[in-house]
Amino acid sequence: MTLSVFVDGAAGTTGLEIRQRLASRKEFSLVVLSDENRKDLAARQDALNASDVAILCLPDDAAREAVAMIDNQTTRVIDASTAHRVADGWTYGFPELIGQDTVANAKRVSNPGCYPTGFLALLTPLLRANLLPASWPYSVHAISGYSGGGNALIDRFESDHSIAWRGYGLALGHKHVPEMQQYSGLDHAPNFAPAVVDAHRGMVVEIPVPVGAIEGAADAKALHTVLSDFYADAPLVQVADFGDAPPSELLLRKDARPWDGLSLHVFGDAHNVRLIARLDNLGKGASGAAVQSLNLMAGLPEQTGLTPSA
Ligand SMILES: NC(=O)C1=CN([C@@H]2O[C@H](COP(=O)(O)OP(=O)(O)OC[C@H]3O[C@@H](n4cnc5c(N)ncnc54)[C@H](OP(=O)(O)O)[C@@H]3O)[C@@H](O)[C@H]2O)C=CC1
Ligand SMILES: CC(=O)N[C@@H](CCC(=O)OP(=O)(O)O)C(=O)O
Repeated sequence: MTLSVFVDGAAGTTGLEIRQRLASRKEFSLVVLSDENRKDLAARQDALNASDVAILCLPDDAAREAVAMIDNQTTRVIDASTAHRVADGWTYGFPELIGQDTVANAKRVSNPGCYPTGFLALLTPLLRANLLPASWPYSVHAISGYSGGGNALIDRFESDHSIAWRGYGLALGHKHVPEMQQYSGLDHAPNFAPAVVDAHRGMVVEIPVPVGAIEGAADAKALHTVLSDFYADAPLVQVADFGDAPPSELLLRKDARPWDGLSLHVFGDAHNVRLIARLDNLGKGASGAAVQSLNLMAGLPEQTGLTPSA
């Protein structure tokens, strides 16, 4: 059976990448509105209610509006925005952490934020295994390609080449902090320091942990072992080897190809640990994750049709 999939916001950065990923998929029939109609409420309402699955690639308010316009019991939703990530009645679309079956059976799925994808992938298994305490005041540093800010930030970086680095979230309270805290189970909100660099796509998320100063915390090798075991059967997550000597550098390349995987790294010893996640903000951080959830909701293997590893 072919599922009809309506992409609301199909002309935006995330929507376009979802369209690319679905264009050759025979299991789905893709529905997008014409440029003329794409913001027309009646046209959107019809398309939303006629689809088996609606993928919302919209600003938060427009995503809430879309959900409110669904007046039938059958349309299922994947929302790429922040609007429903910690909302009651929504399933957090992170199959590796929440469970494949939970996502497969969900009617309302919220796609994880790009930064939380790296943060939660690193920290949640370690907290669940009690190798790190939930009570520690963690901090997280991250950089994103400018496509993470959608069309507005793309236009800004592509018209002003003098910006090499843009730190932001300086008032704290970034919109991703609630989901980071909720799905890791931390006692305190993490101190989140995001920045944008002059690359179109790509993301690095780092959690430095002074394990030697934390009572009950495990050393780097033990953390690595637990992460490797946790993701052993996850087709989209790779845990890099914990070698005798770490590589001299990790690079984010400006010409990186689209990538829907997530690679996790553990460096350090019994005193200090650097937990690092690398991903594509438009891949596992947005459109790739939406397609991963769509696959599961359609009863297909989660990695079907996703772009290959970088
Ligand atoms: N870019 C990324 O890496 C990630 C983005 N997201 C989230 O995905 C969502 C989309 O982001 P992104 O694609 O980057 O943003 P863009 O700004 O690139 O695209 C948003 C699209 O939605 C359209 N739109 C705005 N309001 C309405 C409306 N009322 N009805 C119909 N269409 C509307 C916009 O049209 P117009 O431009 O004409 O206003 C635009 O085409 C956001 O919630 C974002 O936070 C999530 C993870 C990562
Ligand atoms: C570089 C940049 O601006 N990134 C965006 C987050 C992108 C993302 O994940 O957006 P959603 O939370 O809507 O999913 C930001 O920090 O607001």
